[in-house]
Amino acid sequence: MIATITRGSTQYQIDLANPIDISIPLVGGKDNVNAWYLEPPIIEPVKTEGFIGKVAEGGSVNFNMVHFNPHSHVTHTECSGHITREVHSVNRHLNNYFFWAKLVTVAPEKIGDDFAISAKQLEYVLDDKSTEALIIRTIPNVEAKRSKDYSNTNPAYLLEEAIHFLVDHDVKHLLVDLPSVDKERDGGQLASHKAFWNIGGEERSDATITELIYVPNTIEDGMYWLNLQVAPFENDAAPSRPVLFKILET
Ligand SMILES: N[C@@H](CC(=O)c1ccccc1NC=O)C(=O)O
Repeated sequence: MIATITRGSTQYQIDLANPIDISIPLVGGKDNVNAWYLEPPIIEPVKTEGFIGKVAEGGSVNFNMVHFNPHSHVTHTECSGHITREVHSVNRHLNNYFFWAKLVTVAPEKIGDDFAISAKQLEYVLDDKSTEALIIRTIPNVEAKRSKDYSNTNPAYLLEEAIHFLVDHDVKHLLVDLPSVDKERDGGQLASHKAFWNIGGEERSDATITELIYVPNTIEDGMYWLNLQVAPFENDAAPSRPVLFKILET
């Protein structure tokens, strides 16, 4: 199922039948990805007087409650509402769903006790071309990222200067396989989040950050067509499923 996308005078082709899902799904229990010191998510059948929402236990339907936090337990996309006094819903602010995206692989640098991505590293991988969406896969890239509990592990993050570099290059949608673009314990500064949304200046309210993605090693760095949508939650963040389509050689 080949689709043609026209950009300026150039035509690109993608195969809609070959989507590359780079989300981490939510599965109830302790093997789920986790961050921010929360208990694992729970998926459990509704039980009321004379009813159980589980067919295997005699119920007429499977009818589960799902207890989770989008920032901790699943690939999620967030808008500036994550850090502003005003309520902003990602479901309203993300209202385009297709973007040109560049996938890059970066090994965060050791900076003191931390690992972080610098502006220089992004300069190196982004070259001169701007891209609406940037997907950062960090090294080491292990399958265990899909079930890791990041709480108290001081995960890698992006330096504020790296975010300034992205904003200068008009990157509107940033996707990372980390739990945050900021340091786990930064005293509430959130410097990279603030820089990305230009808090205090002209807010970049259509910009989004997607965290906790997982890009398998079999997917090559390069340009992709990205479909990014959130589950329709009116909240600062919502579960999302970024899907890539390879640009076919023509
Ligand atoms: N680093 C912040 C905490 C933080 O960033 C955070 C806390 C809970 C849920 C999400 C968070 N950041 C997500 O990007 C702090 O130390 O206060």
